[in-house]
Amino acid sequence: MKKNSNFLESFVCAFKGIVYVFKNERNFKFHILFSALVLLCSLFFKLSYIELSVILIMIAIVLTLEIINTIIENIMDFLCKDYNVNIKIIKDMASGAVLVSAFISIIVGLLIFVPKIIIMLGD
Ligand SMILES: Nc1ncnc2c1ncn2[C@@H]1O[C@H](COP(=O)(O)OP(=O)(O)OP(=O)(O)O)[C@@H](O)[C@H]1O
Repeated sequence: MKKNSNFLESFVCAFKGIVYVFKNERNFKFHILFSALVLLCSLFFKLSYIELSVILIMIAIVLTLEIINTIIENIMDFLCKDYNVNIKIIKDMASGAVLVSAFISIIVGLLIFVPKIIIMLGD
């Protein structure tokens, strides 16, 4: 078995893993695009360090879960290419984890941005 010989090699392999998810998972592209938009809005509304930190944590959770979801899908496809009820429920649960984090992120985003939008419109 090949092992990474140094930190740089580990970093390059990890980065290739992220690029693989980006190229192969439509939802990951969407999450990246949406995250970039949210970060632009964060700059526009001059969020506090605490608010920005909360946004960054939510982005990290959603992107990480999307990567883990892709890992689980790939392992399942590697184990069995045919239709299988157990694989269906495993893949559905992995997607469900992404959905939960995305849904909570939207609520967090609304809690942070809506009051600022209301103040801006009131000025
Ligand atoms: N081998 C299988 N057996 C049974 N159901 C499957 C199988 N492969 C996929 N499915 C079903 O199809 C759905 C989509 O699976 P797929 O591997 O195509 O992921 P995807 O299209 O990238 O989905 P996601 O949007 O969750 O990332 C799964 O959630 C599951 O319900």
